[in-house]
Amino acid sequence: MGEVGEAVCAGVRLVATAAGDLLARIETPLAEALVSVRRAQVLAYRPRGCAEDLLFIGSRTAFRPGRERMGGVPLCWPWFGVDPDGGPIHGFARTADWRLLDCAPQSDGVVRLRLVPESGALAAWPHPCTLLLEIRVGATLGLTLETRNDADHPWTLTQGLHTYLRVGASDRVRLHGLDGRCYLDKARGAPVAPCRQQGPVSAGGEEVNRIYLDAPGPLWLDDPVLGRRIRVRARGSRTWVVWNPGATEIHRFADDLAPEDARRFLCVETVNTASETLNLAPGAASRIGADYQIETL
Ligand SMILES: O=P(O)(O)OC[C@H]1O[C@H](O)[C@H](O)[C@@H](O)[C@@H]1O
Repeated sequence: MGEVGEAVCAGVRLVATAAGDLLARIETPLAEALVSVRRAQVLAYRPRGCAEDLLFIGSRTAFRPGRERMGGVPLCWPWFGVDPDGGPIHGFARTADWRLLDCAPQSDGVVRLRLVPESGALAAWPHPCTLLLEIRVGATLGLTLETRNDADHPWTLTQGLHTYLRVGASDRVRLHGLDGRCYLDKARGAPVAPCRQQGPVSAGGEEVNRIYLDAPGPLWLDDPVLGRRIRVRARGSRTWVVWNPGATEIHRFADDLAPEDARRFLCVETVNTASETLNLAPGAASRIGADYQIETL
């Protein structure tokens, strides 16, 4: 839908990049945002009056064929994390080509975009299905990923919104809402037995890589350096992943992240994985979503 450079609906303009991406620039009375249409990836979101973006983008990352940028909100689908059958980590939706289905101004100054994979983009997945990402840009950012099983048999799905929240300094922020919750520690060398969170989550120089189970949220991230609180509400999910490579593991991501980037983000990921693996019956649909709001501290 829409020609490049054209305002496809009020407040939304498409821009083609030299590297082959198609960007949607969104400006509403309430907020501005930037979306990579090709990768169905929100890259930036800033409510009016906020000095800093909600999202972090790796300082070395770039759009490349068959790759997503490291930052913003990459989609993890149709599996989250390592595929036991040897497929790419976090699935292939984030590296597939997508297109804009439609966009429409809603009430209260919200703009809604809907993105779908290009035809054939899901060919690596043997189960017929329909996938759709809805992005709502207003005083909050709302994302919903919908999957419908169009096959005549059930299949298993894990998925996630791998959100890179921008922070002033990762060792100064505190993530609340997970106190007392059980987590699986995926950091290198961590104990295999589940752990229980005590107090808020913080990220120092070491890798943090945890799957929190059965935690309905909402979560809130207090950032004294940027003077703000980010609230995250999940829909259709009670599992969260909190990830930061820390100074110890950042070198593994050198194509996309500079060493100092480890202090500039905390991934707070809304996911269905582990104990929340979904079994989709024929004709059934799954929706996972998250809403992000910035408040002044
Ligand atoms: O480098 P990526 O494939 O984007 O993955 C980055 C990270 O994503 C998640 O948060 C996982 O828990 C980590 O184990 C992984 O390293």
